[in-house]
Amino acid sequence: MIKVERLSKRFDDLVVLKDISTEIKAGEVVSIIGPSGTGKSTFLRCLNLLEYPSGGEIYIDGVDVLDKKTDVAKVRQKMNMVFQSFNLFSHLSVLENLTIGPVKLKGMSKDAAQLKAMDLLRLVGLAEKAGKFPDELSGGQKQRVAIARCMAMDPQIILFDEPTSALDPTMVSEVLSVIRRLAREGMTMAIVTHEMDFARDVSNRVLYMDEGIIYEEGPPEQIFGNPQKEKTRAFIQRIRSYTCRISSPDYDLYAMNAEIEAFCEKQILPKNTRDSLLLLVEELLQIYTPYLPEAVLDLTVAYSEKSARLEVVCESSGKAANPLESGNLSGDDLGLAIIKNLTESIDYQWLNDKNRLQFLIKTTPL
Ligand SMILES: Nc1ncnc2c1ncn2[C@@H]1O[C@H](COP(=O)(O)OP(=O)(O)OP(=O)(O)O)[C@@H](O)[C@H]1O
Repeated sequence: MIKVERLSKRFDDLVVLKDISTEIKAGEVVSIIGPSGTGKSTFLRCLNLLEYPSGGEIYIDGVDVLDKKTDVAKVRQKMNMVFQSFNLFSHLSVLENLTIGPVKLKGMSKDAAQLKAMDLLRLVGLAEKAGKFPDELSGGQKQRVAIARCMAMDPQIILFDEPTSALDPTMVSEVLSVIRRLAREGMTMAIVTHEMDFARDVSNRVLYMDEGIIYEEGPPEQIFGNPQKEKTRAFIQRIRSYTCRISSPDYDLYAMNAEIEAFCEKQILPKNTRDSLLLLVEELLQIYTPYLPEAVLDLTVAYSEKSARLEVVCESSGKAANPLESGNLSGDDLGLAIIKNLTESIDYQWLNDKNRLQFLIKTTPL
């Protein structure tokens, strides 16, 4: 239904979409997720030419939308968009908001348009609000009217641009329920959303966008349950991390500790967990310091908000050997015992020419 090839978009010097290729088939519900500012809305807006792409191709039902000879207005009628900010006409009643498009743009009679509008208002549970004006409705009701208005144009696909972002949290579910219903009825939809549980339930396919590309795409079970790429995993697990590079034995331990403490504070980690983390880092640094004139250590503290897992990852250059099993440790069995006591698991890997040790910290009270 929609095929996109090598789509790119820049705003002056800012390259927002780099190289997007994907397809949305009839009947599919595709969610587009990813960090803020990675071009999700821009991608959606390029699909219906609210933004004109800088490069690449878009085909709708085989028609090259960017071809100069294509009747863009006709192609656009195949899709309709629901915006974050509803975009209802405030001077028109709810019913008129639904009838104006079909009457003015599709030549439908007023009576037929009204009958259809009432059916659609029933579908979204708002038939009794037909005579009201948008300002008399709640945010959730306005968005449901916007969805009904969108349906009034008989689109073959609906593009949703963060349909619940502007809503009070109590009103999110009424809007998501309407979208779920459309999905069950087989409507083709592309949805930019920050509602992860919703994206997992409603989609056939999820596109994870990061830095202007589709970084990973797949069925929701893969993207949410078993993401194949590190950045996707970090986003899904809401992993926050702090990394510091230590390349000399004269590193500033106090500054580093202060930064780790600030990180813990930001993640609102309990005091025992924070104390365990600081003690673990201290013990690890004792182990790594003898290597430091030659090796470089990248120490990362990563916290998953979703699973409440706190990890320390040490990646060091040098020859392949587990730093916990090397000669420098002999005589420091106590240090190793403390490390084992603070952690639930320790994994060693030789990865990308680095010695990688991963420590999962016990988060239960000690
Ligand atoms: N019309 C525009 N002119 C200039 N820059 C723009 C324009 N529209 C978007 N941008 C920039 O493009 C980048 C991507 O914006 P976009 O809204 O597509 O991201 P997003 O992934 O949808 O983010 P969010 O999840 O926060 O809505 C941002 O840096 C934004 O400031």
